[in-house]
Amino acid sequence: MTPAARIQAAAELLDTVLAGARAEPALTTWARQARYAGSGDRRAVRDLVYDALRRRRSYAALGGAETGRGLMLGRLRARGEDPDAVFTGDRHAPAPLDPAERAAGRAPQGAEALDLPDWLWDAFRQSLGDGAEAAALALRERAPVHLRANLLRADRDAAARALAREGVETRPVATARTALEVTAGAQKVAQGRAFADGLVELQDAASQAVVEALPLSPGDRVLDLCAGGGGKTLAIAARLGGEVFAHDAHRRRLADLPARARRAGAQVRILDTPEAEAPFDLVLCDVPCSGSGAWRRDPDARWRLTPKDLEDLAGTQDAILDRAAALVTPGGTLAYATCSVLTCENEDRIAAFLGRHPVWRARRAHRWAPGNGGDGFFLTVLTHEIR
Ligand SMILES: C[S@@+](CC[C@H](N)C(=O)[O-])C[C@H]1O[C@@H](n2cnc3c(N)ncnc32)[C@H](O)[C@@H]1O
Repeated sequence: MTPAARIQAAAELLDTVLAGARAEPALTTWARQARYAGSGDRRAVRDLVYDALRRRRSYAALGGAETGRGLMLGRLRARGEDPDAVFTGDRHAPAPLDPAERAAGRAPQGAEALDLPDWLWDAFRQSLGDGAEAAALALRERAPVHLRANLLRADRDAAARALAREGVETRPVATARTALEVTAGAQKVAQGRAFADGLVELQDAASQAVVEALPLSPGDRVLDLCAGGGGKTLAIAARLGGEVFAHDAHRRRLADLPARARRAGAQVRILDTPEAEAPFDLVLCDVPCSGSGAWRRDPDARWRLTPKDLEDLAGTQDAILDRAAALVTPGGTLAYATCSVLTCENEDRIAAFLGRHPVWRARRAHRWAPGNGGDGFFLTVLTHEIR
C-alpha cells in the first residue's frame, strides 16, 4: 500500500470507531479482509488509527471535522506535512480537499490541545496539580515496549544478552530492577526463544515497580485477588520463589495463566473461592479502574469514560477492598493498586476504606506518573493493627 492508501484505510477505520465500534476488533476485521495489506501495512494502519485516537480532539480541531478524514487531515497539519501530497484522489488515496476543508481547521485550545475531554482535564488538574499537563501530554504518545526479566529464569543482564542474540535490543529502565525497554526488534519478542523459555514477560515497568514495592517475605501466603492475565501474579511468584494464589471474578481472564506460569517456572494456584484458603499474609487488590494512567495503550478509553463510570468503579473498588480485608491474617497486609492517576479512584478510596475499617493503617503510598518510565500507577500498602 502507498502511504496515501494507508491514510485512506485509517480514515475509513476511524469512521467506524467514531460510530461506536471498538478499535482493536475493527482493526482485526479490516486486517482479515484486506488481503492486499502486508504486515508492514497492517502495522502502519494500526499506528495511524491509534495515534489519531490518542490525539482525537487536537486533530479534529486542526482538521476541521471529527471524522476519519478530518482526523487524518489534522494529523498531517499537526506534523507540518503537506495534505495535498496525500489527498490526491489517485487510486486508493483520499479524495482531493474541497474549498470548505481547506478553510476549516484551527489551533486546538486548552483541554483540546491536551487531548482530554473538558471534565477529565478538570479531574486531572484536581488529582495531579502541577503534574497534570505532563501526564496528559505523556498519554498522547505511544507507550514504550517494556519487558520484565523473570528472576526465576535469568537476571536482567542475562535476559538482555539472550534477547540481543535474537535481534532484540533493550536498555534497562530505572523504574524497576527487572525492567527492560525494547529499543529495536519489538516484533521479534513474542516469537523468540528468550520469551518462549520464560526469561522475559511483556509487562509495563511501573506495573513491575508496584510488585517490587510490596513488602514480601519468603514463605508468605500471598493472594492476587484481581489477577486478570496474571502479570502481577507472575512477578510476585518471581520475587517470592514459592507458591502464589490467584483469583479473578471473571474466571476466563485467568485462562492463559497456567501456561504462562509453566513457561515462567512459577507456582501459581488459581482459587475460585479465596475465602476457603484464607487467611493470607498479603492480599493484592489490583482493582478494575478507568485505566487513565495507561490510556496510551487503550486510546479510545478516554473518550468513552463517563462520570457515572467513575462512580460505578468506586463502588466496585470499595467492595473489593472490603472483601480483601476479611481475607488477611491478623497483623497482615493489604495492597491497593490502580493504573489510574485520578484521586477519586486512589486516595479517596483509601480514605473511605479507613473510615469503614478503623483497625487498618495506611503505611506507604506510591505514585508513578505516566511517561517513558512506564504507565501511571498508584499503590497504597495498608497493615492490619492487632489490638
Ligand atoms: C486491572 S485488572 C488486573 C490486571 C492484572 N492484575 C495484571 O497485572 O495483569 C482488574 C481485574 O479485576 C477483575 N475484577 C473485576 N471485578 C472484580 C471483583 N469484584 N473481584 C475480583 N476481581 C475483579 C477483572 O476481571 C480484571 O481482570
